[in-house]
Amino acid sequence: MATPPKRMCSQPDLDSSFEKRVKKISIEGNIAAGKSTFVQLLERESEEWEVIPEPIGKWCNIQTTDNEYEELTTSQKSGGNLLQMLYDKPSRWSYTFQTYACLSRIRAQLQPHSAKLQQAEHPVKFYERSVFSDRYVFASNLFESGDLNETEFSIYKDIHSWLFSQFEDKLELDGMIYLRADPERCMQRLKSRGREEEQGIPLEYLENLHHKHECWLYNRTTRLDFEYLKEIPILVLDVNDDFKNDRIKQQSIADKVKEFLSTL
Ligand SMILES: Nc1ncnc2c1ncn2[C@@H]1O[C@H](COP(=O)(O)OP(=O)(O)OP(=O)(O)O)[C@@H](O)[C@H]1O
Ligand SMILES: Nc1nc(=O)c2ncn([C@H]3C[C@H](O)[C@@H](CO)O3)c2[nH]1
Repeated sequence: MATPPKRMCSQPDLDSSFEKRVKKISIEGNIAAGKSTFVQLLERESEEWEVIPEPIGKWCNIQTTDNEYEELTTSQKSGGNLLQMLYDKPSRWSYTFQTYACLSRIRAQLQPHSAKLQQAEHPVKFYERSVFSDRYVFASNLFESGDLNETEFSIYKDIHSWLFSQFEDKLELDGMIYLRADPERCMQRLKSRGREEEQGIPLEYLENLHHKHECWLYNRTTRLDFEYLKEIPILVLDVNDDFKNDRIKQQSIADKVKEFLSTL
């Protein structure tokens, strides 16, 4: 007996109306500017706010299933730590890293909304970075430093644009928050956090990334390939000051975020 065709279980109208109601905000900023610290603060602020962290765990622990070869591959020697491989040998691993970062960010952004969020009256989802930081900050910088060659950068951009076009309605953001910190301050925080893979990063790399962020999110002079990004509202917050142990500063930051959300 032929099996009947599978029925669609989703409720498109309900899904799309909820999808439109969720405000989607990305948190942008240099390495160790304080994004994770900032989103922890946001998570405590409202039950209706949810955070999607950067998928760094995936980049530091790539799973391999292939035991066919006796000799260890570079990836196995690094224990499948793509972030380590990138920082050890950027000219070899930048292309792999950028395409994987792009894929894993899109995947993270396509995860279904949690039950808690679906019950919220004013749901807000904050993403630690976005597919756009990937392209306009990191990949662009690696191209300028020569670690991505022209062919690699072109293929990466082609993949990026195509993937974005396929999932556009789910990937579009309503706003961005730029956590602005001096590269020297980021270096100080990077050292004090002590993530092993990052300890060889020179100040110059953070200065270059800072410049990329400034052109894109502060001066808004970066040439963008996505129309809606040119007009997207951006809240710029100076995070040079220590707000980690200061309730008053934390409240002031949370108020600025609330005010920003109310304008979207
Ligand atoms: N405003 C702040 N004042 C003082 N220390 C801070 C502040 N924000 C973050 N830190 C500290 O700086 C370090 C880096 O912060 P955090 O991990 O939040 O950065 P990040 O932007 O998420 O980094 P990454 O780009 O690697 O994801 C941590 O040790 C954190 O405790
Ligand atoms: N090359 C490159 N491309 C990215 O898209 C990207 N996103 C994050 N990172 C690095 C910064 C921190 O070390 C660490 C955690 O943010 O990962 C990236 N590096």
